[in-house]
Amino acid sequence: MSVQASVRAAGMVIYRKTSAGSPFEFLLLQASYPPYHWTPPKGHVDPGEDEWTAAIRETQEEAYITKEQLTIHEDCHKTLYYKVKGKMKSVKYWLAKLNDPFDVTLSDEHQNWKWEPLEEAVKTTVYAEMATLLRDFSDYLLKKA
Ligand SMILES: Nc1ncnc2c1ncn2[C@H]1C[C@H](O)[C@@H](COP(=O)(O)OP(=O)(O)OP(=O)(O)O)O1
Ligand SMILES: [Mg+2]
Repeated sequence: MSVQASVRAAGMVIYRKTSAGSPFEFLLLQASYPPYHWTPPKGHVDPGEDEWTAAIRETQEEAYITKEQLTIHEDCHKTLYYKVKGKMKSVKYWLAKLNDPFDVTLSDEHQNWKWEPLEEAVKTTVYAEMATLLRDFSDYLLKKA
């Protein structure tokens, strides 16, 4: 879609490899304000900034995970579109692997975090478009494996 949304945001769908059960888990952060929703780390693109730079910056600001700790799958990305307070918002997410175990630290914007396998993450994130994104990213990883 080539729609220019009036609010642009970007982030990283971060996963880690797990030893048992599901092959990987996704990192979700819970907003510290209503509706206390869960999303991967992401946030608004600053004026003059591009989505890629914003996704990396927001991941560092919200989860204290730096670009150096990640292997970003540059070719695996998807943009969600949804309305917030009547304005169309776009959020471009890339898929990124957390290279080594790391304790997430949160900013004031979030009150909790968790790592969840696909089906749990789909339930936690609630929104249908996010479910499709997580399934697509998961398929990408399974094909790569
Ligand atoms: N994928 C989605 N589809 C529809 N609505 C969503 C989706 N994700 C979040 N929302 C809702 C939850 C909130 O009521 C509202 C704004 O949430 P969100 O886009 O996460 O922005 P935010 O202002 O909380 O954070 P940020 O600054 O990180 O963009 O939209
Ligand atoms: Mg944010």
